[in-house]
Amino acid sequence: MPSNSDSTTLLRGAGIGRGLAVGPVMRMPAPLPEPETTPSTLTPADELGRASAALQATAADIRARGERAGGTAHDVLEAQAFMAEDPTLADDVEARVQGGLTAERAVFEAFASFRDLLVSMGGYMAERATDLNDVSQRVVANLRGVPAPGIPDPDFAFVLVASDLAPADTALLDLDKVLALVTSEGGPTSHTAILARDKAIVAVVGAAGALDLADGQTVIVDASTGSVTASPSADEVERAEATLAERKARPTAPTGAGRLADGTLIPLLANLGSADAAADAVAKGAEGVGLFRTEFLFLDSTSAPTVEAQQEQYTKLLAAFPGKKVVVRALDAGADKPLSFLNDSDEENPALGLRGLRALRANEQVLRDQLTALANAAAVTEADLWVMAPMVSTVEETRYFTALGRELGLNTLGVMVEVPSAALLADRILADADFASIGTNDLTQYTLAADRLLGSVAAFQDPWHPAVLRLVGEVGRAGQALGKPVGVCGEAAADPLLAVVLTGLGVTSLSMSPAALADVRAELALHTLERAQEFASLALAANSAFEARAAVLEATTAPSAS
Ligand SMILES: C=C(OP(=O)(O)O)C(=O)O
Ligand SMILES: [Mg+2]
Repeated sequence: MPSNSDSTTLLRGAGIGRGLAVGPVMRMPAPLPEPETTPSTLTPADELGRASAALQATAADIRARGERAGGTAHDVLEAQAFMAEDPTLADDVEARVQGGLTAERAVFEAFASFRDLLVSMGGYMAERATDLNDVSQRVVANLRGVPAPGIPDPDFAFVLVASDLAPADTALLDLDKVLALVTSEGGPTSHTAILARDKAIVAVVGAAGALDLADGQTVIVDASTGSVTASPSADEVERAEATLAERKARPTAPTGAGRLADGTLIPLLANLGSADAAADAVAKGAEGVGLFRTEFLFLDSTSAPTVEAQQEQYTKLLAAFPGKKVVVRALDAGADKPLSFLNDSDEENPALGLRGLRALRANEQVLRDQLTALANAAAVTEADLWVMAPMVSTVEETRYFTALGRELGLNTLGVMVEVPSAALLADRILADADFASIGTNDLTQYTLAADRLLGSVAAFQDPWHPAVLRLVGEVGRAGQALGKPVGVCGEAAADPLLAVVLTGLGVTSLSMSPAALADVRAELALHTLERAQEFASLALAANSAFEARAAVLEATTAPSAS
């Protein structure tokens, strides 16, 4: 357990990206205490006035932060501002104030009951509960006239340590001051992780024991290994600082086609959730799109989107990539991304339920409309459109999807490999599908039986695990035997060293958050395909994700065995 003493300790979590940082810890201040239940001494009308003013001021403050931050953060904060303005919540606050509570207590209780409701809904909605807690604290701080709990602001650069960060805080981190971020909660697909990746912040999330770190204690945060070394030795600090200096001195990451050192082309593509993000992806060197998550367009829709509405969005996307490959995924509804028009039944285990292609098949008109909209958009644009189905687990599902796509005028049809059964039968699936794209986020979740949204099992959510890599190898081998492309579009592709291993397993393209493209491109250029295959063998021979990563890291500094 870390302490203020000089003994070195090591914490492990999920690293986001590949960054490295050394610096003193500063912890997020403790949350505000719960407001008293003592009855108000003011009139209900006065308390209500205070509550309304505080809710409005908080919404305005969050919105202003979002505008300053821009990008993904802007959307996240806009959603938080709406929470503070929610009329149902305001009604609940009013009812509680009328019952004699103070504005502080009424706000606290109303938000808590809203949060419990979201948690009971599970999945994506439950993930928003943290955001609600943050808004509640900000409103109560406003009522008390104290600063909103937030990022410490010392006059030196520091490593920020927190249980988790609210999006409002992550979005506005001062990147000159915050050297790195370490959280004890949250997995690699939490909001904090998504925003950290977007802003290229050095981060390790879900590091148990992080809250025992002390203010001022020196730590080395290494996202590439998911490790936080507390009270490191002078030698360790020196080594980390030398690595940092060497990275800084490196010429800026090369652009152009992604390729290995021997010239083998590995197209580097972008994961996108909206056409608005296309320009940024192109600027960061995306050679096309490897995963367009269409469900992100319709998370708030209560009815299925029309062909026309979809066509407009898809046309906008395809028009941004003339002559380039754009892989669009059919709606992946369910579990962490529920869509009310596709997932209407309560399921005990939604990740194992009617999600992805299964949900589409149960609502075939929705799938037909989507494929029609895509074919129409392709007809009026110059992009090379590929369309794939999510959560395919059988050969029969593959045949169903490709046949329907061809019937509706699409040319290139593939499947996501996210379920072990699909990886194990990749030779038969690829006999029918034109391509496969491996979703390592879900493939890891299903292989290790660990909910990808649950902080307590985040350590299992590691795509370096040899069991996951063996499945990737199955798909790579099948693709090579049949001459069919095999991509990876899960977070694994954004880990530069793992990206090299994936190519050694037969993966032919990589798709990732645009922020990760430069690092992956630079790492690929350092290794030949033969070396990548050696790394893959080492990783496959390991007993754990940790050993696999360590074996490959060590091999990168050793001469080739061949
Ligand atoms: C890319 C994937 O899909 P998503 O993260 O959207 O489930 C995956 O599962 O790896
Ligand atoms: Mg998935």
